[in-house]
Amino acid sequence: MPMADGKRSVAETFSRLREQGKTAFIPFITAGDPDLATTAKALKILDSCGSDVIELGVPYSDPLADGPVIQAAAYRALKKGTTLHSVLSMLKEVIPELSCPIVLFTYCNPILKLGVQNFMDNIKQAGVHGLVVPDLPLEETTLLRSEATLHNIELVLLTTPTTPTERMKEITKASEGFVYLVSAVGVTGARSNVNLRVEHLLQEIKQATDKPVAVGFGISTPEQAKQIAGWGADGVIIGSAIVRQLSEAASPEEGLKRIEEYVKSIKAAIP
Ligand SMILES: O=P(O)(O)OC[C@@H](O)[C@@H](O)c1c[nH]c2ccccc12
Repeated sequence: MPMADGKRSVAETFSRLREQGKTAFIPFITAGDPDLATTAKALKILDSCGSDVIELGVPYSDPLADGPVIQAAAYRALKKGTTLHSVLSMLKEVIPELSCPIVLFTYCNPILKLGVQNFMDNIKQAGVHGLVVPDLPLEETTLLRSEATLHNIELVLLTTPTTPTERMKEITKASEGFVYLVSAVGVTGARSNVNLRVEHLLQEIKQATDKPVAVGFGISTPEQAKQIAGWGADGVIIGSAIVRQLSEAASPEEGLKRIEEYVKSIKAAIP
């Protein structure tokens, strides 16, 4: 059932795609790079090019899980004065115009700074549906869970190739919206080959849960996206490769055009 705002939740988005035999495409961009007006336009383009869920990263000064591309994007965004508050004001305007749900991506610190309840109040008011916090260990999720549930925010948890099986099972049990399978050890950023263990990891997770599983980290080409969809992933997440389209362009306009072309090439490769 659609939520109060008339939009599908992340979980509902995935179940609908599953009925249609489709793989979700989930782009990630950093808010405020090169500025929030461009981010607003990028969100609309990503949405109209058929993104199923969009991950929006709140720029943070110490992004320990991020590689050079997203680190640099966060640095530029912070230098422009982007704050959680300004990101949420932008989202409040833009989300009503989007058809896909937004998952906000932030490290722990900004949440704790604002206070968990306040944070959830604010993101809910901005129209956000889901939340990914990469530096939040499973044991600490209880800290966010009750407020997230109260505010109808889906808390997406991550599992990695080095997560022990028993822990992976706990993570899949607690994850909402989908399970984020981090495909490689290390930091975000394009890699030349997809980790072949992902196929096996996907099978393992799928034996443990019926929840949708989306794979991210290091994916950049249509071939890689297709390979992962072929292994049975319910979604493919791409961040650095999209952030790079914006940062390598001579102007924001050109960057937006490049994003559009890039996303179309990925969409054409996955079922
Ligand atoms: O950039 P990549 O390699 O395509 O990876 C996905 C990604 O950017 C996004 O999900 C992400 C951005 N920062 C992260 C930190 C941890 C886990 C995931 C992320």
